[in-house]
Amino acid sequence: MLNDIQEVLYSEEELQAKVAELGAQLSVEYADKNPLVICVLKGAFIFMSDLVQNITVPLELDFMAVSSYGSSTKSSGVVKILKDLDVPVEGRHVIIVEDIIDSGLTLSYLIDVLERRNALSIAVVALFDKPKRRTVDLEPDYKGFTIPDEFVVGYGLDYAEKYRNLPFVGILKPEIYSH
Ligand SMILES: O=P(O)(O)OC[C@H]1O[C@H](OP(=O)(O)OP(=O)(O)O)[C@H](O)[C@@H]1O
Ligand code: HPA
Ligand SMILES: [Mg+2]
Repeated sequence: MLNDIQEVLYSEEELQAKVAELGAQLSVEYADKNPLVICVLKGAFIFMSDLVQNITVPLELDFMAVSSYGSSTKSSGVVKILKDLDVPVEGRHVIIVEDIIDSGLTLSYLIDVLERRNALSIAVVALFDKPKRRTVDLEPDYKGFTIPDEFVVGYGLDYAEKYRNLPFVGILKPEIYSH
């Protein structure tokens, strides 16, 4: 598995430091708002887990599973809801937790769904932002790192369901997906 990594972009320590920073920021801005923190499965599961442990104010959480990549490094353009939320978002302050914003299609779809369900406010926290690949106009409200136009894996992020369990984030060798 390690042989498939071209370069480590962020170490475990760097990721933890950034997640702590984001958690501290959200703790200030969401004090007394009892936000509903939504994890976008599967990619965001590790980030979500670390992030909520760094938020010191009351919150509730829920999970939604969506997929558009399959076993490709390019978005299919079709976002499928594989698992919906368990609770209504109407009247709630919602925080969407994403591992990465690439084309932006997943998030623009999700934001649209949650707006139509009458969320009171919607904010996006994304650990990684790959602005070069954006096809829709979208910026996260809270962001970890801006990354180059490379396919990255680890810390929840996969290629064809592999590499999610790496504790760091690295660039996948192009030869892994280019044949
Ligand atoms: O901005 P976009 O181009 O839409 O890409 C970002 C989305 O793609 C990945 O999910 P994926 O569809 O691979 O599902 P997964 O989280 O289960 O890996 C990632 O976790 C984001 O949710
Ligand atoms: O760079 C990426 N890595 C893993 N999953 C992704 N989904 C969109 N972009 C990426
Ligand atoms: Mg994926």
